[in-house]
Amino acid sequence: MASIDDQLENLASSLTSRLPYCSGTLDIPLTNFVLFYGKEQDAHRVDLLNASEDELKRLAETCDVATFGMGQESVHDESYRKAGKLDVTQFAMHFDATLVGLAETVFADLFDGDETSSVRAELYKLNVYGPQSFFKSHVDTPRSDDMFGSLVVIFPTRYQGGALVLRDGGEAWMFDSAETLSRQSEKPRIAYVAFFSDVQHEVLPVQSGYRVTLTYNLYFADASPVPAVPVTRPFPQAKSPFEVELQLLLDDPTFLPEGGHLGFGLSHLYPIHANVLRDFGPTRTIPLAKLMSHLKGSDRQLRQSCSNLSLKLSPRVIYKDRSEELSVLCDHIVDFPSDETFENDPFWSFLREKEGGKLLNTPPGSEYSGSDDGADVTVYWVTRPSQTDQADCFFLTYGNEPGLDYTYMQACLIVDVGAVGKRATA
Ligand SMILES: O=C(O)CCC(=O)C(=O)O
Ligand SMILES: [Fe+2]
Repeated sequence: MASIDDQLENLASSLTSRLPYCSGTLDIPLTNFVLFYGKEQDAHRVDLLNASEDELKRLAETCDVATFGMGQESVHDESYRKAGKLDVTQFAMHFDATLVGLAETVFADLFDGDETSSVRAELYKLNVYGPQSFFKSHVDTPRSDDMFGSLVVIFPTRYQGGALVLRDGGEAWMFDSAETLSRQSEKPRIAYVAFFSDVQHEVLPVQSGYRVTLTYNLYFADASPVPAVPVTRPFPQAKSPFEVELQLLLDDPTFLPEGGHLGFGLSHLYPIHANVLRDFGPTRTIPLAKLMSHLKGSDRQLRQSCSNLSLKLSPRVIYKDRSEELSVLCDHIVDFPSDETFENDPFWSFLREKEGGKLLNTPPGSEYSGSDDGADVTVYWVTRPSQTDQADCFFLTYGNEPGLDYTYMQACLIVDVGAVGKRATA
């Protein structure tokens, strides 16, 4: 008979990590390569399909230096980012990622053809990476809790280098647009890459020439009944390996015979409005509720499988009391009072008594088989969540712009499994 640890490990390995990005090339009409740009009265026109070195140099010289965000500040530091930028008021193109169907295509690709929501692409900047330009590793700053990703469109100007490297969960991928665009093609094309914004990425130095890009922020929008542009969707998989594995466990009478709770650390980070910390009202459960419709990658796969198997899935935040090595599970983001509160009353007991938190008997990171003494809930961790506590629940990293009102939150998902014979909980 397999032990619970073996069963959980098997389940964890079936939760395949999904690509956090998609890339490719797209034919677009000739008129879509023309860029108009300038500041004040002075305007220029350049065809990015046949642009000369001089034309691109002039474009690069018109650009402002691109800054990046460090916490709340906008920083210009050429050891971190060397590139030029134009704001949307300083250029115009007929090219539109939504009109050519690109926004829908990357959405279908990133979300496996999920039709429960759709995408809104917002043009953000034009960037020019001239010789020796680059952008070191960063995550993109969330601009709202609906934002899930970024789309970069790269025009076929002459350049070498400037590949985009993405890193997630110990893996790395490279999209070399210069190499992709230099391959023979009958029709003029652009290259594109779209990725979840919380994925670390960097632009390697451009060796020669000018790499010209448009960047878009990608947001969840309500699903439209009829797509504006017909797109080919990848065929959705009937059943994921994870769902098959979970179904097998549910059918196994030795697996949690009395029922129980399975815990999953999220594989992505999700934006949250920073103001939520100051809000003492019941709205503090909203960010976690919203999270459920904004899941990405394998987190979304988990939601799909639980829905198919009628298992209740709930988003939770884990707070760790470092001094006592205890963890508490909360159904909302906690707005902590000043430190004095914890002088008499330990942190974990404040969460439990005042915030309705549940004391965990198995802090994530320890063995599954803890004792139940005094704990409110036992969670069997399938994938370990990152540990969160008062100090580092919210964090800011190097972003592509200063942190506005949004930051990334860390959370976990708890699946309720019923006893043998009545496994369904939803
Ligand atoms: O140009 C690219 O490929 C990525 C640019 C980027 O990461 C950004 O503008 O935030
Ligand atoms: Fe970025």
